[in-house]
Amino acid sequence: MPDHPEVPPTPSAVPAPAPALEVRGLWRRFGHKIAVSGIDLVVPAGSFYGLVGPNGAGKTTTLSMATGLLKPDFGTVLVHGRDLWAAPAEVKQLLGVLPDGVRLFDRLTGAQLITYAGLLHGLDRETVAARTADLLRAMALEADAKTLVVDYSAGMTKKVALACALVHAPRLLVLDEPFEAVDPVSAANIRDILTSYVGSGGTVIVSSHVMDLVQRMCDHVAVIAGGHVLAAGTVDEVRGDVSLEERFVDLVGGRVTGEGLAWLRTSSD
Ligand SMILES: Nc1ncnc2c1ncn2[C@@H]1O[C@H](COP(=O)(O)OP(=O)(O)OP(=O)(O)O)[C@@H](O)[C@H]1O
Repeated sequence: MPDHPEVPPTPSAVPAPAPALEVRGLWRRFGHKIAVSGIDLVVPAGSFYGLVGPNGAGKTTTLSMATGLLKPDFGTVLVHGRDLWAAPAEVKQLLGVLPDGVRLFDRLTGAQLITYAGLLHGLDRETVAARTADLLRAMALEADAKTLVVDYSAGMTKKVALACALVHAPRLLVLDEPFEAVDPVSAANIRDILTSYVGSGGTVIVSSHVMDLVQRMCDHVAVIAGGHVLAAGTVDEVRGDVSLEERFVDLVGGRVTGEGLAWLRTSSD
């Protein structure tokens, strides 16, 4: 018998992993327009997280602040427990970002663009070459590796942008409207890639103005409208929130126009 038998740690002694993303009290105005006011989000590590809301809800503003593309007027952003604005270079290595309407260097070929993104992240040439080949294969872009990006379709452009976001093996992938203008075959390809990325331990956040799309893919969702979070939780919790539509109508002062409530309703029932 040893003098001091090893005591297994109690569950409370094991710290819970930090969320992949935690934003608190984010505010941002453009001139007189308050785009988002007091956004709180907690995205669990390993989740497939959807951010859904109608046009103008504040999704892009929120994700731009969460990824360092836009400075908040107020609020904090933690990525895997690290403060984005205190250590931006360190946090950017953890993050892969596909911004809405991203503009790529489209006079490069697909292979050159992914290589360039990898080198910008400080990877060595050997690693970049191996990852570029893997990503071109996963994105079904091998045959067009030497085609200029300017000649790519919308779906191919999204996929090569996604490859650039993945080349440095980030822990958190943030995608603003990744399925906008993408054909069904490319959309299925992107969905498969994201699902396998989450399966291998990564965290994905996708924004969309289509609830149906988000709830088919994601395990967690936040509903955002008028610059506020209206609901957040697992997909089942948010779908079971019977007063959500009513709160949305209250928020917009009863004026439900344009896309109305179509973005929130689902066709999968
Ligand atoms: N650069 C800007 N200048 C002025 N107003 C802006 C700017 N960016 C966003 N806004 C305003 O802030 C609000 C939120 O916009 P945001 O783009 O974040 O919404 P969204 O949910 O991403 O919308 P969409 O689905 O249409 O892209 C909108 O009223 C928008 O007009």
